[in-house]
Amino acid sequence: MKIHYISEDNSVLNHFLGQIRNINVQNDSMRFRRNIERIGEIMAYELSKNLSYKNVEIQTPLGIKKTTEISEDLVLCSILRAGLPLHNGFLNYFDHAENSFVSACRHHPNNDDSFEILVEYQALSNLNNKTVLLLDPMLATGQSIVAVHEKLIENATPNEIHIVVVIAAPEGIAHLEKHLPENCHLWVASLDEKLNEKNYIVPGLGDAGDLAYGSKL
Ligand SMILES: O=P(O)(O)OC[C@H]1O[C@H](OP(=O)(O)OP(=O)(O)O)[C@H](O)[C@@H]1O
Ligand SMILES: O=c1cc[nH]c(=O)[nH]1
Ligand SMILES: [Mg+2]
Repeated sequence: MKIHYISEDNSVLNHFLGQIRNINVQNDSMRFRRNIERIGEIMAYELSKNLSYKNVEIQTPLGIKKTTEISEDLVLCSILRAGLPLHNGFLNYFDHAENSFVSACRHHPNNDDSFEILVEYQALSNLNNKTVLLLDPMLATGQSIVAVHEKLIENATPNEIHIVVVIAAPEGIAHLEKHLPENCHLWVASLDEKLNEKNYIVPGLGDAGDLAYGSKL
């Protein structure tokens, strides 16, 4: 798995990352969603440099311009709920992509901090021979991404899978490196320190799904 870190230089991306983390700003859920969307737009642009292109000729009112266009068939696949604003950001730029959605949630069968991942809902387009962009803002233990990846390849063979996360913990990256095949790329906007005892990312931002859409029962 090839890993791409995109926020190493100073850029406006750091403003958006700062706002989704900041306890004095992040509770404005409309701003939180829009910031994740804006980060998605920046990540989509960076990722687009890694895709394959074909030569095309564009007819302008005054002549013909030779340029290039993406030649891969893209599918955006987001993990519910927190993946939705990131999905919107990617779709703003890759507006020709197909769309898929999968749910993943932590289930605590023992009523303690141990959990398993339930993947209960999926609405998938045809992924065969496609480039799949798997979108989720948070990579904590990595178990959600690995469980969703298993579902995606159960009945389909994508060419490549680009996993896109905003904030990643080292433990999650190690888990993906152990369990995902060579045709997977990982894109990370910000690498954090570690997980806490509840498997939340530190310093992280808290619960991305709750910040975007409110707390759940
Ligand atoms: O790497 P992991 O340890 O699997 O954790 C990361 C997952 O946790 C969050 O979702 P959550 O379960 O909070 O669902 P939500 O989006 O509905 O809030 C996040 O959006 C990831 O899907
Ligand atoms: O830190 C974390 C870990 C899992 N899910 C989140 O939303 N945040
Ligand atoms: Mg959540």
